[in-house]
Amino acid sequence: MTNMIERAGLCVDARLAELVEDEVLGPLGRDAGEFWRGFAELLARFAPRNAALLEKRDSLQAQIDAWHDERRGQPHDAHAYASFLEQIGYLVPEPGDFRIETENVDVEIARLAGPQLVVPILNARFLLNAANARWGSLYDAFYGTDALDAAPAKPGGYDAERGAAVIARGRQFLDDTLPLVDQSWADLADEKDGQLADESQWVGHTDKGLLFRNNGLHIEVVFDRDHPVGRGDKAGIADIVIEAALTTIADCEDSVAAVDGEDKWLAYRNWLGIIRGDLSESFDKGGKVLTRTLNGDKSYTDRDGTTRTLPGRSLMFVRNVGHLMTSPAIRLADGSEIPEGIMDAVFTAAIGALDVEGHGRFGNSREGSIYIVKPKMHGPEECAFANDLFDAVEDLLGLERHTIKVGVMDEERRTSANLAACIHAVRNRIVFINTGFLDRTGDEIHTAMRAGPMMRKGAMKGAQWLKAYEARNVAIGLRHGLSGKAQIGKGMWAAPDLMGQMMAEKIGHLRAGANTAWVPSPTAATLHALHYHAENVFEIQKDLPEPPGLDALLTIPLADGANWSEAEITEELDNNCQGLLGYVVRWIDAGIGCSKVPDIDDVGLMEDRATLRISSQHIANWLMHGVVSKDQVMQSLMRMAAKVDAQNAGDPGYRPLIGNEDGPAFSAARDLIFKGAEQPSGYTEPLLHHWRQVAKAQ
Ligand SMILES: CC(=O)SCCNC(=O)CCNC(=O)[C@H](O)C(C)(C)COP(=O)(O)OP(=O)(O)OC[C@H]1O[C@@H](n2cnc3c(N)ncnc32)[C@H](O)[C@@H]1OP(=O)(O)O
Ligand SMILES: O=CC(=O)O
Ligand SMILES: [Mg+2]
Repeated sequence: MTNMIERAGLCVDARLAELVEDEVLGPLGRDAGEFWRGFAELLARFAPRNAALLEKRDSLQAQIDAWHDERRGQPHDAHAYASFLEQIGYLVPEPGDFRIETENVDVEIARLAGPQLVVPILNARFLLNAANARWGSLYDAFYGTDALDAAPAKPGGYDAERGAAVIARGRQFLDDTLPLVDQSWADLADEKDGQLADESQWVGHTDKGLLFRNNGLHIEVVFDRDHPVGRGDKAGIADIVIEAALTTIADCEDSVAAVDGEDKWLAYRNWLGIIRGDLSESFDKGGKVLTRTLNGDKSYTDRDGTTRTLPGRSLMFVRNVGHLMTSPAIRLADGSEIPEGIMDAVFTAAIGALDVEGHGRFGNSREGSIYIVKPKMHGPEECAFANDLFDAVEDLLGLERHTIKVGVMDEERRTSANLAACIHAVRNRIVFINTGFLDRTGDEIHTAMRAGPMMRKGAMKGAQWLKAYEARNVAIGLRHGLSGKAQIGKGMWAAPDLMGQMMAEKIGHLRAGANTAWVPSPTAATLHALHYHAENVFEIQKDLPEPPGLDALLTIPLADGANWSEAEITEELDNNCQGLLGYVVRWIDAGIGCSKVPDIDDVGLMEDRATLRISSQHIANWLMHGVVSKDQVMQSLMRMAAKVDAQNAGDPGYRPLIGNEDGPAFSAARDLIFKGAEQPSGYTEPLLHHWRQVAKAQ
């Protein structure tokens, strides 16, 4: 049972109160009574405004729905549509010429280009791994993935043949990135051999080898003849360790299942552990108990013999939830739940203040900033709300104005369509825009739900709106001065096992002008880092083509004229149902918010709430327009439930879907589809939270 206590008229989960009072406010020297009184006042100011913004979303959606209903069967009139969106206030006037004014931004965000890792905050083991993913072994990344073009490793220990292929690929990277005068890295006899073509790339010595820099990113070539790999290597090179995840986002949002005070406590406790620098986790790996903690900095000796350090950990952001959900962790006097986004802002910033005021063992921001990612905002008014909220949180915590920085996810259609105004609303604290194309696709489908059946999910990648969205995001970001001050980021690589394909495709993000892009794992961060050695993003940004106009962005991805066969329809439906069930069952029954779920071709895909939003909205859309019937959907759900059960058969804690069709997991899956069209913006949170709470209560 949750123990709730009273604080300034609020009813607060006791563990949350204890955490913030004893471990945050105490060390910060802030008065707890004052904090709670200020928090209650802040809620009185911001909760009603939050509710009004959600009502506006609903009202705009209802008008768009009616517009499509009135025109059913008629060809889409893009011109009339755009005028209509303007008239209802969905499109707002451009803010004119301005440049962002953010100050005190760490170099990893402002001036460097490199991978951004995302990690579910509830998983301390992963979270530590992510924070430590600033440096990654290139040899491990090649050996363990299909990014290496060589035969797979033979089972039974180290495969020397694959190892040789890894070493050759590593040498190729060094030759491409740190070329030598008239020599290949493959020819070196030892660490004293060879001369860099560009001497300025040489940075210094570490205890293990030599340190270099290219495009601002460091590379450590480890020389060690006592190491099993170094022993057999001509030059004694044991590994190539590269700077990988420059920044990491600890995610309180779409990759976690946090539905009550207990879950939120864990999220904040883990964030506290990262900021304070004392997070640790023990776990069993391969029969051995390992304890993972945060890595220290990397020291080296420079040319002049001076000892210096480089950050050993990724610069950390925390992603708060959006404006939609409320949380039972804190209730107002009338018993109503408080907006979860407001709670996240206050708690994560309060914890962040420990870093600003020097209470962390290692330190996160060297510029005294707290980095918060704000997802799922719809348009400039909602960005202005976040800006004002952060002002109020700074006042509550006694922090200087604009200490809290914001990363704006461009992942809702109203934000993409009014992006300049959104940036303007947070121009003093913005540190990134990022194309969250997964949520954005879900919102694209939901917004035009009633316009007609949507194209197949796979075809969305080539849709006109998506190309316009990606190109416009970069162009608008550059126009308003983000380069050199803030990140222009691109979205997630959602196929964690397809690293070869990632290496071929994700370089496209840099060529499109992005100085960071999301990866799902530390290994993916290490590999994606190679792209930033191959391309200089800041040069690319100087010469990008004009982006498409607003009309292209507003093109609805209807499946106009598509005449799918029954087999194609079944394939689409089954694929959506399988991803949906495979994800939902773990969310509801096990509280796991991000999973790798095999798709119809058995490729493991990263599924989170955003991908669930797409699949549930897609099925709901096809149902609404009669492409599939309710019976067909139910049959597909049953077929795919059996498949998902088989995929999870090895998990002793797993509760099968078949035989538990009335259980919370299957019920959630059914609701997400059959009640999908009526969910606010097509979001999955309300139903997931409800059914997870039911499952937790059982
Ligand atoms: C649309 C959006 O919002 S995208 C943003 C949300 N998505 C995410 O945050 C993705 C996070 N990624 C993940 O959760 C996982 O990588 C998954 C679920 C996608 C895939 O997991 P799996 O491949 O099954 O990983 P698995 O459980 O085998 O772990 C393998 C190792 O990689 C590590 N790892 C995997 N992902 C991450 C990560 N994101 N951060 C840190 N470490 C990670 C694990 O710690 C583990 O190492 P360990 O055993 O030494 O601890
Ligand atoms: O948050 C990211 C997305 O793609 O959605
Ligand atoms: Mg998202």
